[in-house]
Amino acid sequence: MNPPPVPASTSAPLRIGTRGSRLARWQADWVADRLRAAHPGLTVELIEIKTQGDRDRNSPLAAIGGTGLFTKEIQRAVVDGQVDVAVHSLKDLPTQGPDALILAAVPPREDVADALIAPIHRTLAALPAGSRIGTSSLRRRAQILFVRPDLDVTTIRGNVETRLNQALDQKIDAVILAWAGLHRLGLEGHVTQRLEPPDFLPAVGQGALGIECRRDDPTTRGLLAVLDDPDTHHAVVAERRALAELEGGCMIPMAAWARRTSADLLALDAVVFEPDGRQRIAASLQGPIDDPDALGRRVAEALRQEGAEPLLAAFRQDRR
Ligand SMILES: NCc1[nH]cc(CCC(=O)O)c1CC(=O)O
Repeated sequence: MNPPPVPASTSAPLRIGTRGSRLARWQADWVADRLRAAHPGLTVELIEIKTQGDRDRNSPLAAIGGTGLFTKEIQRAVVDGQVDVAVHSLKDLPTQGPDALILAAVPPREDVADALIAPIHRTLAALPAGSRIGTSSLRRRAQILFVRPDLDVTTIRGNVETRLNQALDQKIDAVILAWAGLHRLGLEGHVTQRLEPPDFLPAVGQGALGIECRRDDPTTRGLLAVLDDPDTHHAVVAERRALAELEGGCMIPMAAWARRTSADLLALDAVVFEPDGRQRIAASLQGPIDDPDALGRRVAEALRQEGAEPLLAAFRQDRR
């Protein structure tokens, strides 16, 4: 006798909106697999959505209008009801989003480190003066120039594989990428030096995923709740609050790293940089784990007291 057919799920499929890059699809697949495992019988579909950042592959990120390039269209699809869920790299998700959406889950964070791929010279210290090192991140640029003002930091764009290949094909001496993305794609074997905190600080949200749905969609919120890791969620709320307090709607070179340091304490280190790396302003504080928003505000305030505002204002003028 044949086994009885698997009963068709009575509920509608859960639709996840994702970018089409290999990293984005990997992340959305990871979320889909975990949702299927946690909710047997649930049908989960991936729906690919093109973003401005995918269409315009040549302009430097800061020049084509800053934040939200990789996320806006996907958020719109959730608001409009074309999909139920958005999966983003949290690093790419602007601190201010549509009111209709909620950050429903933040899964456990990957390693927050950055990674240098310098096939010939291997390390930042070993790169000869004038070596070309590719990144489109203002934060990475500033941190490299802070320790190696003699390097030639050049803008490169494209997905993780494209940028990695620039170094592997020796079109450029080195590139810097997030360890997390390389690891997810199984490409971490190419890394020649890890650049990690406290010496090299990650971007706000680096290594974490942000999973959004509509605020008024309790069914989806309930399904997504199993994916949330409270420690990671608290950490990224603190980092994102500090950024939100200082950015004023444009991209600023800022790094931040929050993590739980004891049963009830969260620590947050944050730094803002001058784009050429000549100056940096840092603040480190701890606060109660259950009020990450307050910790983020205090760290932003501490950065202001240390003189972050004129540095950022000068930077903002530079961009115009
Ligand atoms: N916009 C690029 C982006 N967004 C998220 C990641 C990597 C994964 C992560 O940091 O969570 C990357 C690539 C990179 O910075 O190398």
